[in-house]
Amino acid sequence: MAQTHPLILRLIASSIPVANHAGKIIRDIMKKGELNIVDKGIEDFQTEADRQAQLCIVKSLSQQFPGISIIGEEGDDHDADSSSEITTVTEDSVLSKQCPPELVDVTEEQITVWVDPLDGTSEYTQGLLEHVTVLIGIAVDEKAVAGIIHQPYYGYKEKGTIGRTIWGLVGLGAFGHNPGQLPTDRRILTTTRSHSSPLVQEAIKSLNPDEVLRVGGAGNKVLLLLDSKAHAYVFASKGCKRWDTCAPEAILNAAGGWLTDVHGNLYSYNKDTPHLNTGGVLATAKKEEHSIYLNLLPDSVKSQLK
Ligand SMILES: Nc1ncnc2c1ncn2[C@@H]1O[C@H](COP(=O)(O)O)[C@@H](OP(=O)(O)O)[C@H]1O
Ligand SMILES: [Mg+2]
Ligand SMILES: [Mg+2]
Ligand SMILES: [Mg+2]
Repeated sequence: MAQTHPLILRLIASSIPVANHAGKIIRDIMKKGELNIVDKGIEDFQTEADRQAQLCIVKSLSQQFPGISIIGEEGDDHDADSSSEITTVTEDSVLSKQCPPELVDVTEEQITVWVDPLDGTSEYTQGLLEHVTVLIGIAVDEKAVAGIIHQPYYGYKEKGTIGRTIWGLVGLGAFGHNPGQLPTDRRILTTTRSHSSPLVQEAIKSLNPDEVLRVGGAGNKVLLLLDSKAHAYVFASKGCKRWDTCAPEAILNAAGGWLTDVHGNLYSYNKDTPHLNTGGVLATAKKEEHSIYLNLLPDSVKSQLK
């Protein structure tokens, strides 16, 4: 891959095959049926697939881009000698895109990659496989600018294709999703399936939805926005982390949507930032509709998410 292409495009071009390969690891481990589940906390599990997918992503990207910072959900203290393969293939179609001018001169030192090797682990362990995604988010300084969401089981119930990969770069656009028309006479929200609480419920109720899609994974919920299946993703909880939102936020932003905390503030994604999204998540398919939801959320909800 010629070094003449801007770094941000080269990093995306490498991250797409890496995410796809992580998806294959996730499918292979499920097929074998040896998940080796570790309990990290309340409703917070890690499987062999989370561990092996993260190793593949971190090893592959750090070998090709030694100067970037990479932060993964599963830490970096396990089984460094594992058999996970390194992928150095590139998705060359990305390199032919026009890099937004403000990102042409970005250096490796400015980049933090946030990795969620398997988003929707609860659903994975319960066999709800289409909820699972692989998330690779790319931040430049504080800002989420690019992302890859790979959905390894997309279409698996039909014969033929399995899996899809969506990517986006702020200032360029989003690719691989299925945008359509959202109904204008109904309000469809999406929220957590496995991490609900009275506050999560209060926030949803305050927005007066016609329908609530309770699905697993931050990536999967943002895919519902990108595919025009839901108007907003609302999660009034401190449970999500930066690796859950970096890739989804960047792709959503590239596609004309918006993701913030429940106060309307953008999260910072530089390498020294705390990992917990303590302000919750409020994301909309259309940026211009974000303030409607922000204004409807009551102070009784907002005041509990600082
Ligand atoms: N209360 C909580 N405790 C731990 N993790 C939480 C959480 N609430 C949300 N999360 C994390 O946020 C992501 C999306 O959650 P949800 O599916 O409930 O919307 C999941 O990522 P992982 O599956 O990658 O761990 C989940 O673990
Ligand atoms: Mg997890
Ligand atoms: Mg996650
Ligand atoms: Mg995860």
